[in-house]
Order: sequence, then C-alpha cells, then structure tokens
Amino acid sequence: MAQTDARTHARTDSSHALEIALLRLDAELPPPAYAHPGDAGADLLTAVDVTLAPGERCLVPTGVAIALPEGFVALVHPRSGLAARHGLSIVNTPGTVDAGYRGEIKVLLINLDPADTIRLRRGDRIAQLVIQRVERARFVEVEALPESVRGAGGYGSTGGFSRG
Ligand SMILES: O=c1ccn([C@H]2C[C@H](O)[C@@H](COP(=O)(O)OP(=O)(O)OP(=O)(O)O)O2)c(=O)[nH]1
Ligand SMILES: [Mg+2]
Repeated sequence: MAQTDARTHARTDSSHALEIALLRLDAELPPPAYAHPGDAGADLLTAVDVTLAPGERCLVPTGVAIALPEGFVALVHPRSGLAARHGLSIVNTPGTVDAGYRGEIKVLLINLDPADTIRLRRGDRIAQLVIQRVERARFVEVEALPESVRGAGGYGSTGGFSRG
C-alpha cells in the first residue's frame, strides 16, 4: 500500500520505494533502472552516441527528466567499472540534481585515459543516479564557533601515505 510522509509529502510504494515522477523525453530509450535489488544507484543511459578523445569532456543528455519531492536530491555518480576499465569519469562528480529541476538530466562525462579514445553508443549505461534525503540549512552567523577535537586541522593534518 502506498504511504505518504507527512513532512515531505513523499510517497513510497509497498516495497518502500520512493515514487518519483519521470518524464521520458526519448520514447525509445528505457528509463533508469536498478541493476540488482539493493543497489543504491539507478543506471542512466546516454541518449546519443559520444566519442571522447583523451582528456575530452562532453555534456551528455540522458533522455529523462524527473520531479523529486522536496527534501530529496539526486546525485549523478560515475560507474566504477567504466572508470576502472576506460578512465571514464564525471567532471563535477557527483552532479547535483535539485528537487526543483525539471529539465533533462545530463552527465558531464570526461575521458581521463591518457591514450585511448572512448566510444559510447546511444543506450549505453554511463552513470548512476543516487536519490538521497537532504537537509536544508538556515545559516546562523556567530562571533565564534564551538570548539572541537579537530579544530581547524585539515588538508592532511593527520598525515598522508606512510612509505617504508
Ligand atoms: O550532473 C548534473 C548536474 C546538474 N544537473 C542539472 C540539475 C541541477 O538542478 C541543475 C543545476 O546544477 P548545479 O546547481 O550543480 O549547477 P550550477 O552551475 O550551480 O547551475 P545553476 O546556476 O542553474 O544552479 O543542473 C544535471 O542535469 N546533471
Ligand atoms: Mg546551482
């Protein structure tokens, strides 16, 4: 049975999956899908053939638009297999799809391989969409921040590689 979250108005179906309105801008392309039960990311497809020379980037259309409920974000992550095998990544990883965005989801692919060209065909799975709840903050200006154990240490303050 479908349930509605009183705070976010987000609807979940009987398997507790969040219902998200999806518009297919390309009728012949299958919608994003989870490859296995329990997967965090639903695979996004490229709607066009793409050729990426080494170091080249390209904003690639996926043929879908969504309407996220308020209080959610969709993050566009690279696929690890394509990254490991071909050096295919995303320039702005993870890409942020705002709840109010109604345009086509696009993926800013980049070929990080130093030598090989990457050729993608329309319908190839190029990225994965991870849906998460997200908080909205109210930034409250103060004179001093509360103390913490870490303090201002960062950017390697705890050390880096240990080399024999
Ligand atoms: O990988 C991505 C990243 C963003 N977007 C879309 C949805 C998002 O809501 C919108 C704006 O993204 P973002 O806020 O990251 O970009 P911006 O450069 O700040 O643009 P804007 O000024 O429109 O917010 O672009 C995508 O389709 N794919
Ligand atoms: Mg923005």
